[in-house]
Amino acid sequence: MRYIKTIDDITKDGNVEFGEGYEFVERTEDADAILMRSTDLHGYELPDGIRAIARCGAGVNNIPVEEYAKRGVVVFNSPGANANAVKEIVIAMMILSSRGIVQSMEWVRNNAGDPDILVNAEKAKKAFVGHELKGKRIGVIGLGNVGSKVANAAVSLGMNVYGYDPFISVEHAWALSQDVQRVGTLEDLCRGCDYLTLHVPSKADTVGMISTEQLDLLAPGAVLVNFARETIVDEDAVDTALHRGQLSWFATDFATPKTVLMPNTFITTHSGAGTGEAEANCADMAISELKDYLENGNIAHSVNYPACSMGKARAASRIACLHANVPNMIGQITRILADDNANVQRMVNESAGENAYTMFDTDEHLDSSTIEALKRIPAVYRVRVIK
Ligand SMILES: NC(=O)C1=CN([C@@H]2O[C@H](COP(=O)(O)OP(=O)(O)OC[C@H]3O[C@@H](n4cnc5c(N)ncnc54)[C@H](O)[C@@H]3O)[C@@H](O)[C@H]2O)C=CC1
Ligand SMILES: O=C(O)C(=O)COP(=O)(O)O
Repeated sequence: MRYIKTIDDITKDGNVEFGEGYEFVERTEDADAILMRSTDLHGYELPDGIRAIARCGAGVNNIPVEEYAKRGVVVFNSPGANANAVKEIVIAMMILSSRGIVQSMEWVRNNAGDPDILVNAEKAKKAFVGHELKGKRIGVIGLGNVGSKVANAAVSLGMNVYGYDPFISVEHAWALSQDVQRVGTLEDLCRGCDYLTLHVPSKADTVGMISTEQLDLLAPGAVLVNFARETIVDEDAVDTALHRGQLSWFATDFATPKTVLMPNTFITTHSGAGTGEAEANCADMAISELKDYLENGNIAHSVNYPACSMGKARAASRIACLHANVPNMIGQITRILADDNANVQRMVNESAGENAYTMFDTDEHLDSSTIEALKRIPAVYRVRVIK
């Protein structure tokens, strides 16, 4: 039996299925792995028994991924699984910021008792005249799973679309409409934009990336949409730009003590991924990642360890070593296996950044003294006897 601790409501209806051989536990101390969403794990006391964490969703700034890597904990996310949901709400925010829809609905609600409301609405409506997205210039920062979809949707709405992403993946570059014009600098992207939308992760080079300098380059009265993370924008600069009219609207998914006091805002409850479809997609992907890791040692979509697969564990024994990406690891591991006279059927070694993963199948079970010797290799963080 394997034990899973869930943190956060993974789906609205509470449906989360791991299937046979798995049980949910209340206490993290009793779990092998964690399935979670947005809870902040910085400062969380993670028990040593936890081998893996799957974040149902994209952003992992709520998880100390490098610290966990050094403890031999593999962190997964579910790339792309909620991207369509975010794309749709971002487009909705752009339309809300352009058409006086909310204000017009408010007028109707406030005049509900007027017997001549139908006639008076005809007079009131000029206050809610907006403008169309078609023909406007939009800048998209970050052309990953969400940004590439937003950019393509904006193209299909007839907008002039500019994208900025110095680290774009080949996969996302392929997925991008040819009508999206790629720009080499953040400043060139911002210049003259009527809409600016943010789709980058929160990390050292993106925190505060939208500040006065960037906002001043936008077209006067531009709309800023932030469904990425609250940290990406300098909130004081946004507040000033709204007061000055440099920004006409700020649509954000993050209700911070500062954003809630700003004028001309549409603020949602971190609901970008809030659809049944996105929740189900994220949960499905995260659960299958966890199961393949716990049962076979395979890693897909980890944010702190390399991808690695040897298929189903069919040999007598499968061992995985999580270790630092330093020289001579394979040499040290194979020397210990040779001392045990172990016959290795297959072995893979992959690395990503500071961390690496070595997994092998052997014809027979290894002695416990061999496992202990593997654990004693200085740069080894964890050894898992998968089978
Ligand atoms: N509001 C919500 O509910 C949701 C918010 N998000 C947020 O949106 C972010 C993006 O999500 P995805 O598109 O799924 O992630 P992704 O990883 O597919 O795409 C992120 C893109 O940002 C680019 N990037 C990284 N650093 C950059 C920089 N300095 N300048 C420009 N581009 C840079 C990367 O190259 C990548 O293409 C997530 O990290 C998360 O913070 C994601 C999903 C739901
Ligand atoms: O996927 C992301 O990065 C999100 O921000 C979604 O967060 P959530 O899972 O809805 O709490």
